[in-house]
Amino acid sequence: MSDLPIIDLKPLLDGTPAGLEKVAADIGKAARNIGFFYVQNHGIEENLMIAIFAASKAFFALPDSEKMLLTKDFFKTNRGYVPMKGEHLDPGKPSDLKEAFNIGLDLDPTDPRILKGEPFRAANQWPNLPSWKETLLAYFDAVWALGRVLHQAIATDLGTDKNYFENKLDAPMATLRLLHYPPQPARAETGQIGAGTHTDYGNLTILLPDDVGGLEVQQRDGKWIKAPTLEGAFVCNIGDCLMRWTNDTYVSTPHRVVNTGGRERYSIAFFLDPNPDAEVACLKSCQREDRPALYPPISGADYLKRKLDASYEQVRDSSASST
Ligand SMILES: O=C(O)CCC(=O)C(=O)O
Ligand SMILES: [Fe+2]
Repeated sequence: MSDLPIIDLKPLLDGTPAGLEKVAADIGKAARNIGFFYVQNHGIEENLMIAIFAASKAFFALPDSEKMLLTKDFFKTNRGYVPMKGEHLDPGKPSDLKEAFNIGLDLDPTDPRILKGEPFRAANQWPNLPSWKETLLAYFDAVWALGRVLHQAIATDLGTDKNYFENKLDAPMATLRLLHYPPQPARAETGQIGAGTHTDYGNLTILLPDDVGGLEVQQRDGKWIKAPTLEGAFVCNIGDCLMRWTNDTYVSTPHRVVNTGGRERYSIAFFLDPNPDAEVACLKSCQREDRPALYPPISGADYLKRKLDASYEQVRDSSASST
């Protein structure tokens, strides 16, 4: 059992005003307190969840030489392969014991947004695996749609129009990220874990962990609690960008992955960041005379860029000096 709230999305997906209000209140409460919640009855088919794990395992089983072909321009595009220890979520600690593969919104290489050099617009990179691309894109579309519906509940809870976020999430800098964590060796570098303590950068993360467990969440009092896998459910959490948008009404909560179970661990994360040109500015309903906006407006792209630069800086610097 988990200490995190479990939210049934059926009333929201039924599309009734009462259902929207109910789920808005549930999500709002979780988002203000712990910043994490499970969602059940989310409407995403079990077959797709099985297929995405199969695709992930097939990819990470490829030889390193093949995976390394997909690292091109990673820092510029946030797409492709990140090798083992290629990322540092907690800059004070050793790099993460994991490898990852990212895709973003799927654009044709001739898309005008790429040709114009818009930030975070790029073509995805694909490994040579049968029906792999189709599975990833089907899963991307399903969790993106879920994220948009969840934002209707979020907007409702925040006292704004239920479609407030819709035109800020219709061409987003969303990232679908496959993650693979080897079992932590008994004698790992001191302090080295699967994913170092961090908060997520975007609006909302929709995570599908496998049954190995290992996700841990830090409560406001500093105590770490486990977020065990709940079969068929996603773990959702609020990211820094939505925290900023809500004037810190919602909380983006630190979390980490510790894979001490002695097994390979796989998880599928979907980070829903806003459109690059969306203005991330304090919602009117989240400011009052005695609580004015804490942060100036910023574009979605500038905000994400700042966050990613800080996360990769150390790794980039150390790989530049060691090779
Ligand atoms: O793999 C997980 O369970 C969580 C990963 C995570 O927190 C992240 O990549 O931001
Ligand atoms: Fe995270």
